[in-house]
Amino acid sequence: MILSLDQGTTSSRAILFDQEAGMISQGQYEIRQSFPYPGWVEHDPEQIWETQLAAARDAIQASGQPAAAITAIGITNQRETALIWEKATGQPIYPAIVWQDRRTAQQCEELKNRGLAPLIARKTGLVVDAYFSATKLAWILDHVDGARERAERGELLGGTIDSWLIWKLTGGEVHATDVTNASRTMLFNLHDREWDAQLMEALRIPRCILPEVRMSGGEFGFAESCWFGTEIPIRSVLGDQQAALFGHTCLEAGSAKNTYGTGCFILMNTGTEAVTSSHGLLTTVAWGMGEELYYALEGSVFVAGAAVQWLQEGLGVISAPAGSEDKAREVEDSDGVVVVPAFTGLGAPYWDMYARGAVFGLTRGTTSGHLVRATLESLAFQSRDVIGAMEKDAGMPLTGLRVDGGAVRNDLLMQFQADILGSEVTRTAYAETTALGAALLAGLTSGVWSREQLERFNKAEKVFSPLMEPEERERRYHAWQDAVSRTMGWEKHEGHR
Ligand SMILES: Nc1ncnc2c1ncn2[C@@H]1O[C@H](COP(=O)(O)OP(=O)(O)O)[C@@H](O)[C@H]1O
Ligand SMILES: O=P(O)(O)OC[C@H](O)CO
Repeated sequence: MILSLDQGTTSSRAILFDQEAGMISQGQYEIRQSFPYPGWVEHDPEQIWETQLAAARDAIQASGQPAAAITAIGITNQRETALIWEKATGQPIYPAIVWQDRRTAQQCEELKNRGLAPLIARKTGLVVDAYFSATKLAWILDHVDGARERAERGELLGGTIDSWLIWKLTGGEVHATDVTNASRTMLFNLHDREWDAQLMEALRIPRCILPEVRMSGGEFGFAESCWFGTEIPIRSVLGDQQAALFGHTCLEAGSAKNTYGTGCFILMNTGTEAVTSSHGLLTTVAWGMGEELYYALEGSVFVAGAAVQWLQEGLGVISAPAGSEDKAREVEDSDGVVVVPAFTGLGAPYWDMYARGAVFGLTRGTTSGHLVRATLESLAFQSRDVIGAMEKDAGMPLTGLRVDGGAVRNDLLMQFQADILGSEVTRTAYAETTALGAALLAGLTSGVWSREQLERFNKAEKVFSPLMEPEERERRYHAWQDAVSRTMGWEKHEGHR
């Protein structure tokens, strides 16, 4: 058996997989979200650890098998979220600052004003943004009494959630992270494959608080026997979006996955080449295996499933997200209605924080069915925007899209996604793709299965093939792009709000 620990933004999950990568049992606990001030988001590191441990114990107990039957542990986690703890006691000195937290936006503006953005982009593949870990770590060092001095004296350790879990599991033996998590900090040099001295200095992060960077499939020590009654080796660690890419077995360059949750996270494998984006996408490490690093291009859509929630909570035209499909089927098509859900601006490839949402093409005949249908279509249009940018950056066409996340249960949306992309969309039978990815990599690293075997673990539940005529596709997509261009810069105009 392989034990996968999936520490996400809203919950800690643990899943046990058998020899055929089938799920045996699972455990799950929600974690508390704290919003102390507008734009701030924090998690309690102790609660993260306790819920993760409890979830793992629940999964083992529910399996009816002894922990000794577990060959390896794989860890996957919410990325970028950062924390600092005391080396001697293991006490966190401040809550974990979550990836969504915007408190360091000003520090990021200053980095840009100092002209550091091109250097950071070249070295790390990232845009300068409060999303990433570095400014969060610096914020803790600057705002907790004495923290900077203590860090310089070597009394503190820091890192992302994976390094916290590894440190706890190994009883303080191992302070390590993997290349995927490191690549989300804004401190990791993608080309030298190590923490970058110039960036650590510019961002004021002492080297001694940072974990050692290891390959995603590798040795991360042993979970101590006090936790599960026996020692278990930790053999894979990777960020959750990368784990989903691996879980979809997008192992070849050109393969891509899209996770349709609140937002959409799209990653395309670009092989052993770190492709630099000219369209505002991020370059990130997909995983490190053996001696090799594999890279991905990543783009996010801010508002995806959240637009469906808006239909329910804001407009009241559906009573639950699942009802959006039936509602949309009440009409034959969107009848020229285009919804641009730029509620918080637009991400890749537009990057316009002043854009705001709009509905176009309303007529006297427009019904709530048309609005719902057009809103669902906006998830697919936005995904095509990102995927189109990826194809241009990577210089290779998409070889099919694998999908997961809450909204993929919507057949109408999936069919429209295939139609508007002009390529197949594959929904896999197994919903927990993230946990599966960490398990597959742990199993691969510990010799449970081979690279060739992995492919067969990812069974397609349904493949959506494009049915739309190419001319129609381009006409519809053109209308979408036209609509987007009309939403841009809205908030900048005086008197518009
Ligand atoms: N049948 C559906 N059709 C469209 N959207 C859906 C459907 N079911 C769920 N969603 C959307 O999916 C999102 C939840 O997916 P999930 O993967 O759990 O998200 P997250 O991990 O971001 O919390 C919600 O925003 C919801 O509106
Ligand atoms: O925990 P999730 O699934 O919301 O994913 C969070 C991402 O890793 C943030 O970059």
